[in-house]
Amino acid sequence: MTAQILDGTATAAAIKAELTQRVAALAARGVTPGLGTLLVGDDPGSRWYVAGKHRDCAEVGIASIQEELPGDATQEDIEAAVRRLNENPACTGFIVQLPLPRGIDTHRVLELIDPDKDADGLHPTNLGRLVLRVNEPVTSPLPCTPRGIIELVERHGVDLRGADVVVVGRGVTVGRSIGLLLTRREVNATVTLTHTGTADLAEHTRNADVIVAAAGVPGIITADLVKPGAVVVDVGVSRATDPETGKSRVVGDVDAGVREVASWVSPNPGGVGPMTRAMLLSNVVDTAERLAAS
Ligand SMILES: Nc1nc(=O)c2c([nH]1)NC[C@@H]1CN(c3ccc(C(=O)N[C@@H](CCC(=O)O)C(=O)O)cc3)C=[N+]21
Repeated sequence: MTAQILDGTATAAAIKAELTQRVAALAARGVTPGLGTLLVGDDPGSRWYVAGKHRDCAEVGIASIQEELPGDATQEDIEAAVRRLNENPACTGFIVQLPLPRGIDTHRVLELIDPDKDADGLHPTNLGRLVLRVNEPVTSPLPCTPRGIIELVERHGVDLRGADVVVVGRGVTVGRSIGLLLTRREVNATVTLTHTGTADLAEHTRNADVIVAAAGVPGIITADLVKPGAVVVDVGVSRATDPETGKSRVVGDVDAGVREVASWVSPNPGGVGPMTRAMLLSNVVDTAERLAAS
């Protein structure tokens, strides 16, 4: 048996089509959602990612507000730019592109973001709301990658309710935060968070209905770690040089052999990445809708 593919590119396109309609409905009420980005320095990779986010916005009708600062910007310069985005009424949600240059206190910058404009959903206030309001409807921005993973799986008809989920990797953007969503009453998954200090990784993953591989270790999830019929989501992003072409390419955490045992596998690229971007747009539209309703 070969696993079916959790197609992130197609699912993100479907979500963008839905968002286009919601943006049009907001426009009819005189509201235009706007995504702000703050890019510091001229790292080509970061510049490329930010450009991609603005292309996504243009596709669904979200306005773009771009702030750029040179690589030698001070803590004060960066904080002033965040305040400008907080105060700009055209900006209904924004992100500070990470990483920030060395020597900048990233936590201080991120904590300055207005939590109601936090398009990444990673502001301490919003993570705190998820912890404290576990049985209440969500009315705050959600972390994009965890939300994207859940949408990707559920939109392929896979039911996560009651599932045993093993998360590999304790990074803030995925490992630490996805359990906050999966253990809400409407999903009711049981979540195990594994990390580099886990004594026996295979013992956990072999019992999992769903594996979320977010370790950033190429190929760490091999077929012998996967229960037959399990769902495997590949979140890890490493770069490697292709020996044949000599070009740099994305390598995930999931070994190709897993496709012979799993029921569903997300490709990488083409899986979680496009979903993360779609959820960033969703957060901006959600926020604009809340604003329009208030
Ligand atoms: N404040 C902030 N928020 C972020 O969300 C954020 C950030 N900073 N800094 C950098 C990382 C990286 N990130 C990606 C999102 C989507 C793809 C993506 O769509 N990738 C494509 C292909 C990419 C390729 O082939 O290189 C895919 O997976 O199919 C990649 C990377 C968001 N980040």
